[in-house]
Amino acid sequence: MSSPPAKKPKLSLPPPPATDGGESDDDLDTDTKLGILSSLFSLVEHEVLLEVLITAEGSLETAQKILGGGGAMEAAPQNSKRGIASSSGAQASLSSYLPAATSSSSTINTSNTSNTNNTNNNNGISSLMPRPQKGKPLLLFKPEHVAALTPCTLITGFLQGEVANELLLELVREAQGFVKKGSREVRFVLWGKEVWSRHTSALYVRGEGVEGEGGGYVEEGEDVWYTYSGMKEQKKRVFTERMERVTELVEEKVREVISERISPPIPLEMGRKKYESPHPWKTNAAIVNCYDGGAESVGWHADQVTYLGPMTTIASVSLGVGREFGLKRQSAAEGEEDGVVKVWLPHNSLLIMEAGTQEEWKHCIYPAPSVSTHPLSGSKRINITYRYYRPSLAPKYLPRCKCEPEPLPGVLRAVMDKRSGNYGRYFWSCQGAYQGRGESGEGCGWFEWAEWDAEGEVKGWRERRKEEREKETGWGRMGVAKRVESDGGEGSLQR
Ligand SMILES: O=C(O)CCC(=O)C(=O)O
Ligand SMILES: [Fe+2]
Repeated sequence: MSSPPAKKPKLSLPPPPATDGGESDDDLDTDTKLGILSSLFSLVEHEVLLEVLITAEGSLETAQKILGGGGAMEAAPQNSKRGIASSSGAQASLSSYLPAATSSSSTINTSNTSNTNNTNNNNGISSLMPRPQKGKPLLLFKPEHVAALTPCTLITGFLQGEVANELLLELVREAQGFVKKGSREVRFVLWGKEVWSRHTSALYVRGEGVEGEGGGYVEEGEDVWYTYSGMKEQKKRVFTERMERVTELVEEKVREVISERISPPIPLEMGRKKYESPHPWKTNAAIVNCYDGGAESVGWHADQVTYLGPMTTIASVSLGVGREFGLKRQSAAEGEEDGVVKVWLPHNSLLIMEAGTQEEWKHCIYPAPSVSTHPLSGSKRINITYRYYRPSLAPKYLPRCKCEPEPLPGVLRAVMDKRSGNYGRYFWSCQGAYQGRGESGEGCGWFEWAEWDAEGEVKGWRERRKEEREKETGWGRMGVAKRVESDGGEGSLQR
């Protein structure tokens, strides 16, 4: 269901005020200032501009700085003027997928614990840090503010304008087929609580696919349906060629961000060094989300780390209508808006949720009272979250609970209570508890500390894989003399 596009404020614009300190903007009234901002940032909702103006204490100059100088917020057609784009269908070199000059990005994370209003921190942040207001989430637009206050990195103007536009158009077309069993609503149950996701989404796998697909698959006639996060069911979709080319750029950028990070986004004692993969970041699957209008949103949640592993990094590309992405610590009380941060995700931006974000924070896409219309996608926003499903964490290799008659693969979580001596330790529990199953809503109540091998993979997975293969080939059961390899090895889909 899409809400009507926001009316653009009527403009009769005075000349923009001088921003070199020559002329003050004190004598302009708020409507005029909003009109000026609106003409400069035509795709940003009126409410957002107002919020920025308030944060900037009425200063047009500061508001413009917060909004990032215009380029990042603007419609894709403006961006597409930069550089040479490939015409649709024509193969372009990877570099032609990136904007001529990389726009705003801050690839260095500072400690996210300081919420100060410093004007110049060790990151060289010279723009004003937005001030938290009591009871109101802080809205961030600038990559350096996101880097300083959250465990994420924001890169705006990520792709060359025309590439972003083409990908947006392709995925809007793809998303027409996302309707799930006649419903446009997806329900997650997390720890007994319902999270309604009023948007449509689909899981895409890269190339050959992922061992276990993060949730296993079932075949129904010609169709192969995948589940992920243990709850959703989707038909198999494979990265399109265009997605594949963009994915290579995403991987390159994520590796750069990870290597340039100075201080970890989460405390070291939580074991980032211990658990984070020593291999360069890569992705083998993505969830493509489509939000049509401001009413479509996704509630507070953290992405399940069961199949991705501890300290996973997730990269998220946003296209089309800009929306607010919420971030709050897991420990924040329900309904408590203090300490909640909103990040504005404009068209053609890349948000990297770094190691620890899924363990220590929750995220959401806020519903919006209205959205500005995007010239190409109307009221729609497309989001692609790139993940790496670890072959060692395929459901069939996971420790199992004690549920009768069929024990189920466990759910992986971390102890997040800092007062606990086990802070940062991972454990397995029954997925029935995660989904609120059983009389008590706790499943079978099974709990086990997670143990890891020297390579940082879940202990015993190779043995379990061997057993699984033996079962599949009949080697162990039937005492067949010759072992038949059942699949193409790690990372490939077992059929
Ligand atoms: O749409 C977004 O930016 C976030 C989507 C998300 O949280 C998810 O797919 O898990
Ligand atoms: Fe998520």
